[in-house]
Amino acid sequence: MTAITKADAAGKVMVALDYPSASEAEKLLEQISGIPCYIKVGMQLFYASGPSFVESLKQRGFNVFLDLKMHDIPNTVKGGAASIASLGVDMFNVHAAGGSTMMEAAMEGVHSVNGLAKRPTVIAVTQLTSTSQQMMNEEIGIQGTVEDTVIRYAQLAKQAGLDGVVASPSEVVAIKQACGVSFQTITPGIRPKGAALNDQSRIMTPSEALKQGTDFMVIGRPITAAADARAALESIIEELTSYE
Ligand SMILES: O=C(O)c1cc(=O)[nH]c(=O)n1[C@@H]1O[C@H](COP(=O)(O)O)[C@@H](O)[C@H]1O
Repeated sequence: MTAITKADAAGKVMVALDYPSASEAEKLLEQISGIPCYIKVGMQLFYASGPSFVESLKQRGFNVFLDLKMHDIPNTVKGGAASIASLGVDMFNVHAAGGSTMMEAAMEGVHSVNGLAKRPTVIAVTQLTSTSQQMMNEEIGIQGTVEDTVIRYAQLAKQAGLDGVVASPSEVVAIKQACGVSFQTITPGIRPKGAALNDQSRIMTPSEALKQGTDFMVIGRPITAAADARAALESIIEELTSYE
């Protein structure tokens, strides 16, 4: 298998800035400065620091994934998507469980915004990577395998005009088979060898995820909770550039 360059590897890593304030997030950004990775802002930071922090990331040239996982009635999601697109982010997500009309409404919201240099990539969360097979069947009450559900959601998202899905690395091959190679996969649940599982359930190492053909991998605590965040990120990039 061909190795990828350091810049390509860094561009595949989406660092999850799960922090309670912009100042905490800024400390991490300072530690990893100069490494051209993608930045993910989730609900903890967004609810605390709002659109201005996201806009400041864009002004500094970062690629930004705004992860607010919208799941509401179509009209509300359409409005939310228009507001998010207006921030100039590169990617955002909705829950596929909201259904095809809701996902189509998200796309309508994006298209309603005039003057965007480039529209954001819109992706759908399938089954959260914290969900296990047993939990999905017995607690949530969805029958069949997690992979079946993920594929069903991915096909629904594709039909609704979305660009890709969030899933675990284990489902990437099946998603690409069902929806085509250009349908993007964004995979959290990434754990370097020996890293704590935390609340994740369906996981893989960075190099294993890359071998599955994932487009982007979302990584939070293995970097943000490390004693040396920069060293942790560099070691992940090293693993990606030297995989066989
Ligand atoms: O949409 C997401 O980004 C997401 C979906 C999912 O199924 N699982 C998941 O972990 N995430 C996010 O990915 C990040 C993973 O963080 P760590 O578990 O700390 O690596 C968190 O910010 C989650 O909110």
